[in-house]
Amino acid sequence: MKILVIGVGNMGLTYAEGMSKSKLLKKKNIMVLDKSDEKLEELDQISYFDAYSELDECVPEADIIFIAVKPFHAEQLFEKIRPLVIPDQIVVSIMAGVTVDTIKNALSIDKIVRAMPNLPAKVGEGLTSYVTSEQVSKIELLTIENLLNTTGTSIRVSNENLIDASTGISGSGPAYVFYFMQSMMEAAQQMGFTRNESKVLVSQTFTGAVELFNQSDLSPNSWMKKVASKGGTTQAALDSMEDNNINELIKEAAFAAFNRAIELGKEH
Ligand SMILES: NC(=O)C1=CN([C@@H]2O[C@H](COP(=O)(O)OP(=O)(O)OC[C@H]3O[C@@H](n4cnc5c(N)ncnc54)[C@H](O)[C@@H]3O)[C@@H](O)[C@H]2O)C=CC1
Ligand SMILES: O=C(O)[C@@H]1CCC=N1
Repeated sequence: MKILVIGVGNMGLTYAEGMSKSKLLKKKNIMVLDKSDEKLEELDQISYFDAYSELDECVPEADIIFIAVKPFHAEQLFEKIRPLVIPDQIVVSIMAGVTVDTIKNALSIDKIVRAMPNLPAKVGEGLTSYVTSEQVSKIELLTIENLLNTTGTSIRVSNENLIDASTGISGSGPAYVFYFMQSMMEAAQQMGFTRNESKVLVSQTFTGAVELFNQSDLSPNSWMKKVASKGGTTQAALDSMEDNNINELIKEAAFAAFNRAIELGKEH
């Protein structure tokens, strides 16, 4: 089995690296292609990929083609690969918003997987949600799932609306966590800690809280109550968040990402 990854930026490279560790693939069975010369030079240093700059040299060789370019580059790329793809190939797109039907129509092939990963895939802690067209067989589905799981875990969802929804939660979500971390680090520094001390304080607080959450069945609300003593410091912070409607604002932000994913689908 041969895999081709087109667009070897943040996510494309992460997938190529993750899949290179998969037992499903023999060495040198991952081809990567990017249009940036700088990127190709970097890729040439990585011995376990074959790097390409010309689509006609690698697209026909692939069994599975991962597309990891930005959504606004999709149309241009589709035009170029349409004459090169064959009906048996499976296309896995991780582009935000770009729908299965758009890909089917643009490439005239039927076996499409639309996936939404997230950046922690870089450290094997990613979450990928995915949906497939009905032409993808059960065995092919299993192969795809195994490949996606090389970067973390995956969930198969029943419709594309849930891919757009997971874009708003898990796809963009790491940025919300970093936003919160940034604010807490800024507060720590304003209170007198150095940047490094702030980093340790905040990072370990996140790691510890997530670990507690993962090791129990308790909801975040229940854990909040365990931290907050009546009339104490945590309650003062939580009251301030409530007064400022932070809960609603976070939900509004997640919906903004969800809606933007839907919009992107209409644009491309
Ligand atoms: N960064 C993230 O956290 C996530 C990104 N995504 C999706 O992944 C896709 C890629 O995002 P990033 O990796 O962040 O972008 P990126 O900008 O890091 O990488 C895109 C790569 O595609 C290459 N490229 C553009 N047009 C090309 C073409 N016609 N042929 C070959 N290569 C081409 C660029 O040179 C670049 O190296 C996007 O569609 C995004 O929606 C999905 C989930 C999370
Ligand atoms: O911001 C974006 O559009 C992409 C999709 C999810 C994360 N990054």
